[in-house]
Amino acid sequence: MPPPRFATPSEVPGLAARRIAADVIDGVLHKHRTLDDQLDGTGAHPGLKHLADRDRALMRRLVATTLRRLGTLGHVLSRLLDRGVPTDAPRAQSALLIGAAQILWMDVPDHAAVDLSVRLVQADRRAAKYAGLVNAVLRRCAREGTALLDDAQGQPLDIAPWLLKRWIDHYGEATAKDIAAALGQEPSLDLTVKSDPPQWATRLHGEVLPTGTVRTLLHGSVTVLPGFAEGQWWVQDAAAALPARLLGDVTGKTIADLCAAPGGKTAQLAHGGARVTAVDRSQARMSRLKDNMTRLQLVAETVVADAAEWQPADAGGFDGILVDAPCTSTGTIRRHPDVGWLRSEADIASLSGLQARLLSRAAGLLKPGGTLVYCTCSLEPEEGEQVVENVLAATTELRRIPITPGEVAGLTELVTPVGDLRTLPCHLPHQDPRLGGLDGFYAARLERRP
Ligand SMILES: C[S@@+](CC[C@H](N)C(=O)[O-])C[C@H]1O[C@@H](n2cnc3c(N)ncnc32)[C@H](O)[C@@H]1O
Repeated sequence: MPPPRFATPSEVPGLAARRIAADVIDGVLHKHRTLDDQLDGTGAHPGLKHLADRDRALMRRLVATTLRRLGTLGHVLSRLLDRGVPTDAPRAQSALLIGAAQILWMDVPDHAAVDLSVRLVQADRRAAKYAGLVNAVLRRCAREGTALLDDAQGQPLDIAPWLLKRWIDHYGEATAKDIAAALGQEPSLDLTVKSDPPQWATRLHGEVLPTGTVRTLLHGSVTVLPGFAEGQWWVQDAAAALPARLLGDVTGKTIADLCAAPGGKTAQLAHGGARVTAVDRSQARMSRLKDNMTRLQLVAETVVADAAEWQPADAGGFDGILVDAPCTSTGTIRRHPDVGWLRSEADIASLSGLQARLLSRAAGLLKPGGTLVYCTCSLEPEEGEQVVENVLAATTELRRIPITPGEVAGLTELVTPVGDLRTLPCHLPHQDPRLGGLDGFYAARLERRP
């Protein structure tokens, strides 16, 4: 039997993590594959299962740091390469990127970063001829990189230009720059806890945010942290925890959670005492929702269906509905740094059509007097404010119930003049920037007229 290709016992320590990181970066940059697709589920990189937890965490940081700083890395490397990044060997490009990312931002000795990148190109048929170049460029990066970074200081190079332009147009130049700066930060680990946030903050070396989320800087596998196996908390960005709460006290109410998987909001609603029906189109993602609910010892009915067509058995209507619509996810770039490089303007138009259909369908499933919360994790108004305005303009059956700052821990900056929720990555600043920020979310609360 041939030896496995990944992490052979005699391999140089840390090389397998770099090789997989380079494969994943090639996947994003050249095959248009998302990180979620390459790191989880059936499409996951086959080498991942051979990596020890520590190496898996290192691989994730390599990938995330490289993609989060891709524009700056391009700027630095362009200054160090007379003829640009080689275009005939993707592995030369990814080896240069992860080598420079380690030198500039990670706690890896420069000589190790250079050596491992050189080994990566030597092992690749097409890239091997660039071993000398990679060696020379990364050594120069170690010597001159800090000065080159100073050069790029203050320029929002790490946001795809089409997105930055949109944010400047919509939020203004200053806020767009603040968003870009916040997205450059490695995100904290945010947890929604079932009870006693201060106790969990202490145990997990974190703090309790004004909204009740426990925020910590712990890294690595969450499965080994206290409380995970006991189902005492789940991972959920502090902004993502807000929309479900806008349904108010859900005790004993029937709530449909449309587009529910992997179930962060389903868990909140079930924990709040609702009788939840969770609907999602993806069988694989619904399996994750079920696993999560089992771990959390919470109960929800699950339905795999297209929520834009779904017809529940009971036609009486729901007391409440949450629509967490699929979107471009541009508000989550801190956590999904591939998004800005993979998405395009065309995605916004096609998703906003689906979002409108989902919202209209949801409105028809609501009891008179029932409450509907529509949300997306996009910063693009076409996927948030405009979807809701269009639906409100098209029907007299729905009306907006404005959200008050008191419902979001008194954070007035999160509430728009018409009473919708709009969180930005630069919100909730902290003196330690690693503990600040929120995912960008939009939510509106509507009522079906009694
Ligand atoms: C933003 S994610 C939902 C996150 C989830 N609400 C949570 O809090 O964990 C969007 C989900 O919508 C699902 N989806 C996309 N189109 C759908 C459709 N037409 N009907 C039902 N679910 C859909 C996707 O499979 C994905 O799981």
